[in-house]
Amino acid sequence: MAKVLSGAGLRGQVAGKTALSTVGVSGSGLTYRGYDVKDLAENCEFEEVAYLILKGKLPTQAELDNYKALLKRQRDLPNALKDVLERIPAEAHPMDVLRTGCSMLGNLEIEADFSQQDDITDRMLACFPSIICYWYKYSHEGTRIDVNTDDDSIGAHFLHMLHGKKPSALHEKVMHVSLILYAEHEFNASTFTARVCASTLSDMHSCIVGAIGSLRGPLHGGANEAAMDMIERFNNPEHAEKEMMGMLERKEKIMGFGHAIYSESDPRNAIIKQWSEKLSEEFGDSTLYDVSVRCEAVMKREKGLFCNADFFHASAYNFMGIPTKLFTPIFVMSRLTGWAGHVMEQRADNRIIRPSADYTGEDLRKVEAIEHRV
Ligand SMILES: CC(=O)SCCNC(=O)CCNC(=O)[C@H](O)C(C)(C)COP(=O)(O)OP(=O)(O)OC[C@H]1O[C@@H](n2cnc3c(N)ncnc32)[C@H](O)[C@@H]1OP(=O)(O)O
Ligand SMILES: O=C([O-])CC(=O)C(=O)O
Repeated sequence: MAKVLSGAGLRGQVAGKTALSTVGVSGSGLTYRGYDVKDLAENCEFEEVAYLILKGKLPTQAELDNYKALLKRQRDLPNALKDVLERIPAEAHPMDVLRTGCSMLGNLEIEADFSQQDDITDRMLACFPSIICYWYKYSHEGTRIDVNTDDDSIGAHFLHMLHGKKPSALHEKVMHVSLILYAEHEFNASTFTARVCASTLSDMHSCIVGAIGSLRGPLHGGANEAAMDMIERFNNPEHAEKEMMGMLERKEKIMGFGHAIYSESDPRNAIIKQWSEKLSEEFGDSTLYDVSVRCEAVMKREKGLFCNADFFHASAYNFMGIPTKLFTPIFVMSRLTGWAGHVMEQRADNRIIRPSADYTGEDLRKVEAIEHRV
């Protein structure tokens, strides 16, 4: 049964056009430029999907090799940006660090005109993992890491900087899958933020800074961190069930469940769930996975709600040794492709986005002299 898309939150209202993705269209679930996300996650690397979203087609082998080489060359950070990152305290949230990092980059490498939008986007794609890890390692361990790794992919580059060694083939593969799943999702809140900003003819960095701010919230990308905070409190599936029943009784919102558009399932969940299970086997302790499976069953039984893309990402990232507060920044590393793709689309056929509001305030009245006001 399709979800009724009406009411508050602009639900169900068409706010523009896109050729980038379809969400919740029956029979396909989620497609990027006509390709099923499942097909892409099974058969592609993240860089192929980034190319698809940003350049409009899947690359040939030669195009992919060139694209990866181009991204690899741009991993380094300007010293002025490193200086700024070194001043941000360890207690800061990495999403705020990324927001600041992106903004600083926009001061140092300005998008002077829209003909530069492809280069500007590729540069951000190449260096966002460096921004996250440079700050994380400096603020938490006092080390200035070399952000020029020779890793083949963005996911491996990120894990290498984080853990100080090259990731296993399994971990690199899961990063490809994860980044593909998070890459694009039509007019979600953060993408819409980017498009609104783009519609004023602002620069690419400003659009991405705004989108990072929107993604940060726990009702959107921040849900993967909130889900992790919850599941790590549960010792085993029985404990999880008992605690969840209490949360539901208290009418608490359970992060990682439900969706604004999907009615029965989020097609990304089955894919990341399967990889989380594989990682749990390699990890040698499946508690977090088993707890997650029980949470899924309880929510289905009690509320008819399903896991969205974020829920099993929590256990998957944890099994790869990724600190919880870096979960949503990984989402940014990926969704940057969708955001930039939408900014480019908006620019190509633009009218400033400016909806109207139903006024609920006072009728017209006169300003009272200050001595008569109460
Ligand atoms: C990658 C992503 O951004 S995916 C989304 C990540 N966000 C989360 O996981 C946060 C938790 N989920 C939610 O808050 C919501 O499901 C959203 C924000 C994703 C969608 O919001 P909406 O479209 O407004 O939800 P929807 O209309 O389906 O809600 C229907 C009912 O289910 C309830 N509900 C929805 N999700 C949840 C949840 N996770 N836990 C408990 N109850 C829920 C709502 O409170 C609502 O109940 P009500 O009618 O009594 O108020
Ligand atoms: O579409 C949405 O509302 C949220 C979402 O799943 C995403 O952005 O990936």
